[in-house]
Amino acid sequence: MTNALKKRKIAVLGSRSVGKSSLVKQFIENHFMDSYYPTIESTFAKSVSYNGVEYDCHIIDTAGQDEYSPINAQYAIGIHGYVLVYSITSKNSFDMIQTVYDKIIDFCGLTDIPCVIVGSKCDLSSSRQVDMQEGLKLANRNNCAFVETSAKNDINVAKVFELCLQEIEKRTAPNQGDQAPSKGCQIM
Ligand SMILES: Nc1nc2c(ncn2[C@@H]2O[C@H](COP(=O)(O)OP(=O)(O)OP(=O)(O)O)[C@@H](O)[C@H]2O)c(=O)[nH]1
Repeated sequence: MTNALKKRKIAVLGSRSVGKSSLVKQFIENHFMDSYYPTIESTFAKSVSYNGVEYDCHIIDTAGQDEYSPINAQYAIGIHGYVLVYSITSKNSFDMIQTVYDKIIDFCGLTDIPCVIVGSKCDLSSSRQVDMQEGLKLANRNNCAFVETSAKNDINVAKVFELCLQEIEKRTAPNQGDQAPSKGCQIM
């Protein structure tokens, strides 16, 4: 397998201020900031070892979505996997996950996408609005992986991206090889 085939593009989506950038920054740079700067869009690269294989991961940190945000082709075409983030302190951000998921599915013309649903800010459990069971149920319903994280306390941050690679590899290996499906958005 050539290096080019091990490149994996992962898009991180979700409502505004749920902690997408903080999650990505903690993963890439190992630090956390309390201040908030809205993201327009940034891409980060990191080599990740999963199951004995080195993957060249390109992580796209996107601007916060609301129910009216269209799914940009950039977040659909050529993307291998998705990280959909809500905050456990915001029921609204949780409700947005199904909306964003359905928009991606619609845009890609697929019935299933490699995806991890993330309940962020789990250090703020005293302000919790979404039970872990609700998150798990949503993930199971959509055939996604699920994890709760804290970028602040570095809880389960690396796990998010391992789970995403797992979801991607589950759908590409072994009999399908590393080829893009004839229909849909996974362009290698
Ligand atoms: N307590 C706590 N606060 C967090 C955590 N993650 C992010 N925050 C805070 O939440 C706020 C928003 O975080 P960002 O990472 O900028 O959120 P975002 O989803 O990238 O925001 P947009 O760019 O607007 O989409 C910041 O003040 C962060 O410090 C966390 O795990 N725990």
